[in-house]
Amino acid sequence: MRPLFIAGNWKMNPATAKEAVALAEAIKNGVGPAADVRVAVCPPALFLDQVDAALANSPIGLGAQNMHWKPDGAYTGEISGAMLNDAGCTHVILGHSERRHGMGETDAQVNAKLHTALAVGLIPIVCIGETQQEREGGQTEDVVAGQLTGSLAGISAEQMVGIVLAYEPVWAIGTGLTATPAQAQGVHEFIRDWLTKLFGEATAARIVVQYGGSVKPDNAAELLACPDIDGALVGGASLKEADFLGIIRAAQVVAAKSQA
Ligand SMILES: O=C(CO)COP(=O)(O)O
Repeated sequence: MRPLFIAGNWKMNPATAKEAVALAEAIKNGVGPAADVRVAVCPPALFLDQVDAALANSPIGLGAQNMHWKPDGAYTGEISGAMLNDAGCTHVILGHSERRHGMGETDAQVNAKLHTALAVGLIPIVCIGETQQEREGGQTEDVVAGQLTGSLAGISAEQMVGIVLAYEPVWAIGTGLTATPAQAQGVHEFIRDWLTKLFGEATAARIVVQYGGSVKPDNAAELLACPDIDGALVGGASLKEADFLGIIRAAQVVAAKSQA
């Protein structure tokens, strides 16, 4: 049984450390001491240290939104895995579409970052997903398979179990357009089949694959109830404590039902 995993990607928000700490504290208080689903928040790098302190003694993981693949050196403006470890990170988002499409990040770079993240003990959340044009052109499966092949090159079955994938159709990010549960489940099933072919059924059955793209409290339950959707990577709604906690509650209900 795969545990549901809800992560909040705060992107370039909020503007101040004070607001970031207040949001983290509100989420920590709302989640309580023992979350029955996995939860993580991914604030901007500058606030990681303070959010880590705010999350002390809570089960909530702390994720960065990006990292460099080199351990150190002359890479102006970049942040290393060791720095993320030192700031208290447990997770790191890699290959988000806003980096792939906005910053020209390639599968090869995502792959290099993935190997480095694993080497320093961070849990990577590797994002994949097609654009609207690619979906309309009937290329969704080819695009997703290409991103999986490139981003996961050289990864063993044993390593794969410790990697989280996030399927985020680019056309559903920040647009208010959500993939229907059937559309999302269709691609998640394709991803599970791809993982099965590459890593075997037992390994594929253990890999957590989140969905991302306009997940809100009112659509979370039906998305999370799909058999191959194992959580959510939440953008906009993770900045409002009530919405993020609402999504976590929806996950708790789905998890309780599946255990009954
Ligand atoms: O990009 C996302 C999470 O990484 C999704 O963002 P929204 O939830 O704002 O659509």
